[in-house]
Amino acid sequence: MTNGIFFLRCQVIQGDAMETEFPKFDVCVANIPYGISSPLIAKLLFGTYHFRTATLLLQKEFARRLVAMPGDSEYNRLAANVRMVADVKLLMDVSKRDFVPMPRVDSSLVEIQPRGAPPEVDLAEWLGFTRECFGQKNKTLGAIFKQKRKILDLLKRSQRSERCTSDAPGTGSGIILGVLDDDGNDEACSDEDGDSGDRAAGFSTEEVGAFKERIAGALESTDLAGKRPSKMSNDELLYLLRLFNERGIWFQ
Ligand SMILES: C[S@@+](CC[C@H](N)C(=O)[O-])C[C@H]1O[C@@H](n2cnc3c(N)ncnc32)[C@H](O)[C@@H]1O
Repeated sequence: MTNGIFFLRCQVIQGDAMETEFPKFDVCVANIPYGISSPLIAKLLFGTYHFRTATLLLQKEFARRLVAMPGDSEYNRLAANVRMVADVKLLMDVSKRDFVPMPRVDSSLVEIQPRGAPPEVDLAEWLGFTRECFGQKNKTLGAIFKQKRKILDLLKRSQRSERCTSDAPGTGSGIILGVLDDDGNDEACSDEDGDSGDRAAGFSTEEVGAFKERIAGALESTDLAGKRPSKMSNDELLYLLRLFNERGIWFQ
């Protein structure tokens, strides 16, 4: 700094933020287009970058979902996944009236600080698990994991995972970009396919029954079956994921 003038080493890169490889950085400060909030945060947090802090201006409602805690009505998959790897803080709201021309939405400034140590979980597995849990976040875990279609889908994935145990878990940004998309509504998932559904999926009724027992066993071994994902801490979810994995139930 000299006489009030300071010099920044600055490199201007013109490009799509989602397509462009960022150079090494320590601090990110950005007024981003709100349409890429979710994939950009995924790129920053689940890609290959190592940075100290990111301060982002986000749409107010998105920011509220990002900082939500278990039990809050806005708590969701985005918040759970981001909290697995970072601390998130709401710094301030910024009214749309503070901009010229005035946009349609209010904004909030949020600070995201990645944790130093990587989480003690395979991220691809965690992300697959939270997708299942938060797709129906207000149902009990017991109800979510009793659904026939879900059981068949998990059986398929678990068999594939067992076949591919030598593969490195995929946590590169390529597979990660869609992972923070918010949970949907509590979609209905019917239980109606009978034995013919098992056979159509390539499994015998006995195979499906045994796998269903394994899932139920994991849930019954804790008091978590009656809990709803929207009210669960990451520690509780992680505990359940480990129980599932120990029983050969895989989510990626
Ligand atoms: C919210 S405005 C912020 C503009 C500027 N940073 C400012 O503070 O006045 C977001 C800007 O990002 C640009 N943009 C939109 N999509 C983008 C993308 N995928 N990659 C990079 N920039 C993008 C828009 O054209 C717009 O100029």
